Amino acid sequence: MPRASDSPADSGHSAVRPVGPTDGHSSPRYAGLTTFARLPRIEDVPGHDIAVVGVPFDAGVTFRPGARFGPAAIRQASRLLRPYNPRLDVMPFRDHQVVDAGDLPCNPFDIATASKEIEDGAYELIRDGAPLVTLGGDHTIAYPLLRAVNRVHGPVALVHFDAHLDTWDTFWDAPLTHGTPFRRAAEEGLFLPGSSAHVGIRGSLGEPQDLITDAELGFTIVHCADLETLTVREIVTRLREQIGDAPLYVSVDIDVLDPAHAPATGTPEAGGMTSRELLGIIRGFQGLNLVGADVVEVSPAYDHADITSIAAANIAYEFVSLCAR
Ligand SMILES: N=C(N)NCCCC(=O)O
Ligand SMILES: [Zn+2]
Ligand SMILES: [Zn+2]
Repeated sequence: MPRASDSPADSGHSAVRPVGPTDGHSSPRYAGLTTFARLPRIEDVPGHDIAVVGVPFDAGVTFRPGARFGPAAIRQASRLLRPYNPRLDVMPFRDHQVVDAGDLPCNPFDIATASKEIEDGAYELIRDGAPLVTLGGDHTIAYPLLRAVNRVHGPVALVHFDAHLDTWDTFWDAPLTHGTPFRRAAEEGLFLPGSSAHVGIRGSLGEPQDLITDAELGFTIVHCADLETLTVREIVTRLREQIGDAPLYVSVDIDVLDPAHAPATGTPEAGGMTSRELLGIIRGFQGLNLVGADVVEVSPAYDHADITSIAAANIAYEFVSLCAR
């Protein structure tokens, strides 16, 4: 897939400009086919600089199912996103060809097969260096996504927003589930120990050893309770020092938010972050080398007034904005 920035538009000629979202003033925002932010589909433009893709997979969950419907719900909730991001002062859709790459095919019955399909499908979208924003799907998918990113960029600094560690070994003897993607990733050296962090951890654990094992894998933790004493700005400073100039991958499990801000998720935990705190920390990554990001675990059947899908759509928008130069 050629990058759109290889086109004359990038070199100052006006022959080929990015195709942006359908204009909400000529076609009402609620009308027409549903793509992320009403962007063009990948097949409608000659190349892309940034891709948004869905992964409708939820065979890895331990509790409530339904995240397979996350991509469709997030796209629907993204219709109100506008071209200008004032907090970051960027117009990502004007300056880059951003596309909706549709949903990756993934086997709903065989996790190992699905993982390979997700890895290969993601790799095709990023092989020329374009950043990828993925709409999940359950958290299992972070493992094949990290494998794809490693094929292009090598090991990444990983910032993982979640109520849960997701570094457990197995569930019911299954090695690849939504509670184990970062254990499998650690075993393969997919992220840089010491440069990687969990943010928003809270809730009950199986045993004290869970935290010890997790630290041995190379993660530091910003616990959700740390937000009682640390400001968003201080957390950003701490994370940026760890990340440095390494390629960065950000994975957001929507259950990092309090159930009041994100009720529609499979394993909700009380006492979570606000969407304002989460968006604030993510915006604090502006200028870093973001190569990929996901927002996962939206299970729309448990939603009310699209609260969760709207949060996820706005998180994905911030990711696209961070990729804008
Ligand atoms: N990745 C998410 N959302 N949850 C993992 C929870 C694993 C458990 O059931 O204990
Ligand atoms: Zn979680
Ligand atoms: Zn998770």
